[in-house]
Amino acid sequence: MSYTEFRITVEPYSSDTVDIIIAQLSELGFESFMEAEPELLAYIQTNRLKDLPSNFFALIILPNDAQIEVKRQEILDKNWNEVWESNFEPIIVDNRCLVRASFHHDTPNVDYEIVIDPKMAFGTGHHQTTSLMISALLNSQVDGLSVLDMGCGTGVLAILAEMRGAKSVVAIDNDEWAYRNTLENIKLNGCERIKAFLGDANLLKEYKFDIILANINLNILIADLSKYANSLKDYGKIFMSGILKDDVDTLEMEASKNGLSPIDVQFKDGWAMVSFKK
Ligand SMILES: C[S@@+](CC[C@H](N)C(=O)[O-])C[C@H]1O[C@@H](n2cnc3c(N)ncnc32)[C@H](O)[C@@H]1O
Repeated sequence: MSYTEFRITVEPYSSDTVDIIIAQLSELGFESFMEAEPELLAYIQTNRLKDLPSNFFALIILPNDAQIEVKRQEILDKNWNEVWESNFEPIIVDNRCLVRASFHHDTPNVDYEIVIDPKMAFGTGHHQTTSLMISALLNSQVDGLSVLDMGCGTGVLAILAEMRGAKSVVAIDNDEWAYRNTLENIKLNGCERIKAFLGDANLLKEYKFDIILANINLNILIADLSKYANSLKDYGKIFMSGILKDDVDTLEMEASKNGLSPIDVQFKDGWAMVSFKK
């Protein structure tokens, strides 16, 4: 599988503008992003590019004063490791959860230490939405509960759920690379209660969970909400992110049609995480 990297120079560079670009590229199917001011690096599987309009960068809506310049290059499997190794710094969420790669040493002692070798999969804790979801898990009762991590990426949330005492964890991603990466990271962290699957919400059928985590994007969340709600036990909780602050009302409206009421909303740099109960 080969990926294409787009190096997007953002002028003037600001995290708000970068978030606006990331949100639009995510909707188009871009899967991984790295911020390297003044550039944003965006990655997509090369074979998915044919499904996009040829001038898709020209269609991106930017704040009035912002401009972008884009360069592209193909990243072959063999040099992908170098790309992420030079860009991935350890991160600590809420002073309690460290997410690091296996090549990071001398890291601080915290309650939870997750080792992620992300390669091409999303979920290192650097993205605001992952960090919001980690924070939500740290602040929730997870011990003894069944957890679904839908759109697991690197598996970081599933791994934290097991570390927080979940009785069973199911991790699902529809991207083969993410699924394989989750399997690797499950092994790296010695997790035994996570079962990973390649697929989407159609796998859920009649399975029921106490907690559902879904950090994907607004369109997918809305499309699959009824399946998530159906797979949530009575009084269960669902945490959703991958949405911008302005999308919260839309998501809450769709959730209420599926019998879910909001219990909390958290924001980070324009991104949002909303939790609901059944
Ligand atoms: C934003 S990433 C989140 C990864 C990780 N859970 C985190 O919080 O960092 C979204 C993930 O959802 C996956 N995904 C996208 N659409 C999906 C779908 N319909 N069903 C399952 N997974 C999906 C993508 O492949 C990607 O790995």
